[in-house]
Amino acid sequence: MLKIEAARVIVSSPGRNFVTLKIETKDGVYGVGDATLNGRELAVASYLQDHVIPCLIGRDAHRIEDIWQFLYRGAYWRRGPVTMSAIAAVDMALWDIKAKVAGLPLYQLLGGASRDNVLVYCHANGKTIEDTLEDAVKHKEMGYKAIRLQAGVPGLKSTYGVPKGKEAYEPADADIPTENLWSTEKYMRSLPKLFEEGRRVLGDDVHLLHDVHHRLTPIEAARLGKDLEPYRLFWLEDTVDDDNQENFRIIRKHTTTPLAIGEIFNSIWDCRTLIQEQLIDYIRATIVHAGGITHLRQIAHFADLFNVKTGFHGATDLSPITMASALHFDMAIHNFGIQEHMPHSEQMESIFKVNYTFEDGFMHPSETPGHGCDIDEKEAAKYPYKRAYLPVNRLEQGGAMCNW
Ligand SMILES: O=C(O)C(=O)C[C@H](O)[C@H](O)CO
Ligand SMILES: [Mg+2]
Repeated sequence: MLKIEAARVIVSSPGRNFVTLKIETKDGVYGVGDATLNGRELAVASYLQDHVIPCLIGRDAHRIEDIWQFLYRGAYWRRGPVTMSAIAAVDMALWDIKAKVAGLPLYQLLGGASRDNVLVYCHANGKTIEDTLEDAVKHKEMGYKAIRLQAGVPGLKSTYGVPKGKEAYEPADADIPTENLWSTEKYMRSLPKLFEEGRRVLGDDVHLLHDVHHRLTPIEAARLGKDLEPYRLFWLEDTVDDDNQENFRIIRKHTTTPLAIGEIFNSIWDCRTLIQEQLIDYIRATIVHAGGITHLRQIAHFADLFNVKTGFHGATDLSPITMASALHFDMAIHNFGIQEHMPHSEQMESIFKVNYTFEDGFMHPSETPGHGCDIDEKEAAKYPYKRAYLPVNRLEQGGAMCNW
């Protein structure tokens, strides 16, 4: 028995908010897990502090599955981003502890390496097609083999994925949500031009991706997928609302553009139909928001049966602890597809010490025991929590709320 002696929540804001759980055992071995839910951070911090930690003290840290089931079934109220992020943080920390005790990098405990390294995609953004492709060329020269292209839409002041200033893309940017205006027509007209130019400038040997951020109706998504077919995208992400999985039956009938979705999923039940009916090609559910390694493993294994690959979310609002854990997971599972990579800032990495590496378009997790990411609590204390929201969107014509 490896008794859990203490656990605490650390909230820190080195440029953006992160919530971290640290679990300490009687033997002095500790583990850390990410519990960050962008824009709703303190809800998860309280869920952990007030409702989970009291139940953890005295339990055997080795009983990962049992603790997962205890927190999931035992709460009576299941699923949802707050609950599943809290469970994920516990799960990540416990896997970290188990791997440290075993003296092995985490991927060894997950079955060992299924590949040599992890293919990642980066972000190229710009206000115009020209700016975006200039950024993409820079990333290609850095060695990236897969690039997500997001450009401003002519006639719209701002849009998802495009930085406002010179800083890197930063979505949670205001004390009260900023309001943007959206026009599907303008977007649908401009996007194929970005990819036509993208293929011309970047050539055929680079994978191209795009994120629609849930803004279309199924039939609009079907048409966009068709319009983009000549440019052979690696994937088209989050075309429509994820609430209704059946939306995808319509899209799938009309286009062969590969589809990815799932960064806001919390459970296998959010994607069961999508996977089982082979309505998608990539599942993007992540360790931090989908119940940790224990639950995501179930999703990945289920997806493997239906030829659906993984493509985990990896934006910077997921802490380096999630990134480290995801890289171990990506190394081990058979049906890995691609991993999103948005590098964290130096300031963030002064708090979260990482050991993973990037080289020539691929990443590799660390070989140190555990998941290989630690938190410097003294540094973390220097950056107090600062409320920050994601923007919201309204339709340009009529002003009704729509998805951001
Ligand atoms: O990285 C992506 O694909 C995203 O869509 C980023 C999200 O907007 C972001 O993580 C929201 O918190
Ligand atoms: Mg996305």
